[in-house]
Amino acid sequence: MKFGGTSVGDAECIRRTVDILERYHAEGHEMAVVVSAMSGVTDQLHAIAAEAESSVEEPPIEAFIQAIRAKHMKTLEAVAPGQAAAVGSVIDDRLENLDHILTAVHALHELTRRSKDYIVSYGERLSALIVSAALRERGISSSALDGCEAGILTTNKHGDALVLPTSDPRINSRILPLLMNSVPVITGYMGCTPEGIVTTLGRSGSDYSGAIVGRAIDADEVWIWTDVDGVMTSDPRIIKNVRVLPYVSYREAMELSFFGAKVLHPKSIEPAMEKDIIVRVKNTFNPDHPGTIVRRQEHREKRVVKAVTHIERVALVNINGVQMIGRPGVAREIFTALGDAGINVMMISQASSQANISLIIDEGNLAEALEVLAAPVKSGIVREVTSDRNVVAMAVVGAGMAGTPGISGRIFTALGKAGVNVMMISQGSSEVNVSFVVRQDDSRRALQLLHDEFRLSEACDDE
Ligand SMILES: Nc1ncnc2c1ncn2[C@@H]1O[C@H](COP(=O)(O)OP(=O)(O)O)[C@@H](O)[C@H]1O
Ligand SMILES: N[C@@H](CC(=O)OP(=O)(O)O)C(=O)O
Repeated sequence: MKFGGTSVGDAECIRRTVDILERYHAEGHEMAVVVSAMSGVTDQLHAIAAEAESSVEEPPIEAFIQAIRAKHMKTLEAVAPGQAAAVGSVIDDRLENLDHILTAVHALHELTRRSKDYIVSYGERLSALIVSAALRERGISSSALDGCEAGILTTNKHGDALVLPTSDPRINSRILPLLMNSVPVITGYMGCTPEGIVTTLGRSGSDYSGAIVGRAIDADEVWIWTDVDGVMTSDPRIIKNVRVLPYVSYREAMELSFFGAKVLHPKSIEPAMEKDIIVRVKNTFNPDHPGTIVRRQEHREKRVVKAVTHIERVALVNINGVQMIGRPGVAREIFTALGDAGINVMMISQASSQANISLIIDEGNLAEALEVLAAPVKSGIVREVTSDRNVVAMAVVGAGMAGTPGISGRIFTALGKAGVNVMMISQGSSEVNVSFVVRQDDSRRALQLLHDEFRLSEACDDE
């Protein structure tokens, strides 16, 4: 069971989380728990690390440590008063360490990717201690383990590390024996390299940790506890009449999460899929709601389209030039340049004339992308590279779309009628999604429009 930041956000939330664990423990289930940092803490750690590096003045490290200490101690005292002294002193030791590291970052004015990972992993290292103490307070034996202690080994790609397959037997041998008579609480989001250097798995990476632990211990199911009732037909923060999807397939879940459904991390599906483990998305604040079941089987609704999602903070890159026509190796040159720079390409589309290739990348990578793409311009293969930041990528997702004619027609007719200009279109041959790019100003309207067009707020008879 993985509990997200909102599920451990304060004492009241942790009580609910522990209520849930107590209930399933009493029913005789064996559970390993993965927790995120208390909500907001990871962002604060990122911010103070950046400030420690760049600030010319004395950065507010002491004030930060005091604030983070107060938040965690107050929560600890509320959920595990009997252990406030013992666990509080572990928290103090960890914070003293964090203080030293932040001070060193400031002294050197240097924040390496390695030190940043070490710093931002503290959110989970503190929250896991508290959740574990709260379980013990209820009489359930529990210990807190960090990702490294749990056996999670990763690549050394700091900030976005991948878990190594060699982790599985390690996690299995460390966690499985604990399940018989306790409920271990493992920090999400972090692991370490085989050399023992702390890494993080990318923002929102605790879902990935949860799935990895589930795969390693051969769990029957992986439950992702969050603050909404399940995977919804669209982003509930934007679309008012969203509906919870009772079933989505692994493939659909991957597309949805990749295209912005924040409720699941894209990397969290594959580990479960490899062992056919069911993933359930459930609401900590409404635990009796059945939530969403994610499984291999495609559940084809009559209506075909299941969800519409969007991803912000992306940039459109257009690579133009007639010199590209009929010339082998142009795509290789472009993608090698981007790949070597570590730039992830989210969407690709090429005009049949071959005179244009359009890409969608993370907005944060745009400056570097333009820099590396200057080489093919210089060598004359490409005439010009233009870019646009004011765009949003969107996707219409549903396994039933495969082989069903007319879906694209409906999407683009609806958008066209409403005067929404489509700047780029892409569809993979799996036909599980149609993705496209619109102007930022049009994106919310477009999302609602498509949600209405496919009547996603209405339950399907075959659900
Ligand atoms: N299609 C979707 N279905 C459900 N939630 C979504 C979807 N798209 C975006 N979200 C957002 O994802 C949030 C849950 O993700 P996150 O904030 O990372 O939670 P946690 O802290 O539990 O990991 C929800 O509160 C919801 O606003
Ligand atoms: N705390 C980490 C990892 C995480 O998964 O958080 P959440 O479960 O709250 O999305 C982050 O903020 O990125």
